[in-house]
Order: sequence, then structure tokens, then C-alpha cells
Amino acid sequence: MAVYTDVSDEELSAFVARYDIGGLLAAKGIAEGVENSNYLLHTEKAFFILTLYEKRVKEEDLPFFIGLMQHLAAGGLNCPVPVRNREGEALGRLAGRPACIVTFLDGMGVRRPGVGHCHAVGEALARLHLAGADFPMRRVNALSVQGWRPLFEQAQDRADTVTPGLREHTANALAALERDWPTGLPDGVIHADLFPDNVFFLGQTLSGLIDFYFACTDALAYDLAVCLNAWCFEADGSYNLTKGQAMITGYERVRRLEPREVEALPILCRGAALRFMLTRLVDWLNVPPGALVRPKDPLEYYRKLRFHERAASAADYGRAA
Ligand SMILES: Nc1ncnc2c1ncn2[C@@H]1O[C@H](COP(=O)(O)OP(=O)(O)OP(=O)(O)O)[C@@H](O)[C@H]1O
Ligand SMILES: N[C@@H](CCO)C(=O)O
Repeated sequence: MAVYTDVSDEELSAFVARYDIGGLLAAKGIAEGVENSNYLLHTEKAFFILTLYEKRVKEEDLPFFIGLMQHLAAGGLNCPVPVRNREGEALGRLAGRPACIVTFLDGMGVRRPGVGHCHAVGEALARLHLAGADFPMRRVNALSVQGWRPLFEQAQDRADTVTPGLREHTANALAALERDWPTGLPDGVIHADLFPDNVFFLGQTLSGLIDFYFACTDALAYDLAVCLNAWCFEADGSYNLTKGQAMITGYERVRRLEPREVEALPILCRGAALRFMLTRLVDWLNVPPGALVRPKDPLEYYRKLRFHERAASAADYGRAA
């Protein structure tokens, strides 16, 4: 479960007292998530989420993430809003870790996304891209093509213990992506991890987006490729063309893809699959003894990668010509 840093009730109350959000009535650790420690706070005024940033989030990136949530929320996107304390600061320190209180969003991630959910996610992703267009800060995507080889090098020696042939297949896929990765596509703020656990719904209505801690500046269509990977495959590994079509149509209702983005879609999907396969593989091979967090399956993304390797054009993802 994702509460790595334990905070005493006294420390929590003292921290909350620095904000104008009412006194703390109750707090509990949240089991979901793997990156940071999250607490649900119930104060006299409302519910809030307190996040303590753990090792994988670099402290120097926090002003980007916090500024971005503030910017997107001001632009009308339903995302957590960092709350400022009485000194006007949104970023504080608690139990030795950087910490931030954000507003609580109603809704929940869906376990089995349907076609309607995919359409709504496509629309919301494009709205995020438009709302982020005038965000002045930039952050390099450390997990784009230049970041994949270092991950592969950490995993290659033991890759075949996960499944035979994984090392060679991945080496070839990586070399091809490094050679052919598109440059010069329209770029801007991307979420980069808009998986079903990071999109809240109330019924069929999308109620908010969370977890901006991979957000960065990169090709906008790459973000769509991440979402096609994360939302449009079935449990049996098959790609659901109807869901893909719904997602792309939803996106294009808000932001039309340029022809060069449409053309790049298959390679962007391939890259996105490799990115999640590699981070999962490194985690899978390095589970700390006694860990309570179950690593995610890298082979799910290996199978997706192989689907993308057979795709010839955006039509294979449901984009009408
Ligand atoms: N603003 C919010 N409003 C309501 N619930 C939230 C909010 N932020 C986080 N949560 C809850 O906390 C859980 C964990 O949050 P999050 O996904 O950001 O964790 P993480 O460990 O940073 O990320 P990851 O998904 O990468 O493991 C979510 O699944 C959700 O239940
Ligand atoms: N969404 C990532 C986990 C990091 O948030 C994955 O499924 O591999």
C-alpha cells in the first residue's frame, strides 16, 4: 500500500493548522497508488488529499507539477488544486518529505472501461492539451526515447527470466525506435500517464483527472498513444477498434490531429508500449524483499508492443482516413 512515510496525528494536525482549511477531524492513509504516500484528510471545511512525495519524484520538479495543476484548474480542467497555506505556499514539508495538500475530487477510476469512457477520456485529454498550451514552464520527458536505453540496460541481463526471447525482441524494438522516433510534432504539456486509475468517473460522466507526476513537455499525440495503450486493449490482449475509434473521435472533437500526427500514431503507440514495458520490467526485477506493493506485469505491455509492430497505419487504431 502506498503509505511509505508514517505521520503522527500531532504532526498532521500541526501541519493542517498552517492552512485555512478548518481543523483536522480525521485522516487515513490511502492504499491505492505506488509512487507517493497519500492521506485522505477530513477537516471542518471539506475533504482534501495530502501527498508526501517519495524518492522517485524529484524535488526540483515539484514547482512544475504544482504550477501545472494550478494552471489547468484555472483553465477549467477538473483536476486537484494545490492549496496554499497562510504564507501563500502550496509546497510544504512534513515528516522530512516535501508535502502538498490538494482538493479532493469526487468519483472513482473505472475497472472495466467501456466505449463511452474511452470517448470521454479522448475529449478530456485534448482539453488538457489545450488548457496546457499557455503554461510557461517546461519539463523534459525523462521517460521518452532517450530514457529507454538506460532502463533496458538495467533489465537486459535478466529479461529472459521473465519470458524467453524478451531481451532480443526488446533490443531490436528499441534500436528501431531510436532510429525512427519522430521529431518536430506539435508539442506542449502532456499528462504521460493517463491510465484508468488516474481518471475519475461518476457514472458515465468524467469527473476529473489526477496524478500529474509524470507530466512533461512532449509530443501531444504521444499522450494519445499512451491512452490508446492503457484504455483500448481487452483483458485477452486484443485491441478493441471500437474503443480506439471512440477515443480518437473524442480527442478530435476538441483538437484535430495534424496529418503528420496521424501518420506517426503507430510508432508513437509502439514507443508508449515499450516505455511502460521497460519501467514495469525494471520494477518487476527489483522488487525489494518484503515489499507490500505488487509490481505490474511487464508482459501485458510486451503483448501490446507486438500488436503495434504489426500495425500499418492509424486506421489500425480506428482513425478514419
Ligand atoms: N485529488 C484527489 N481526490 C480524490 N482522491 C484522490 C486524489 N488524489 C489521489 N486520490 C486517491 O489516492 C489514490 C492514489 O493517488 P495517485 O494515483 O496520485 O498515487 P501515486 O502513488 O502518486 O501514483 P501512481 O498511480 O503513479 O501509483 C488514487 O487512486 C485516489 O484513490
Ligand atoms: N501507469 C503505470 C504506473 C505508473 O503510474 C503503469 O501502469 O505501468
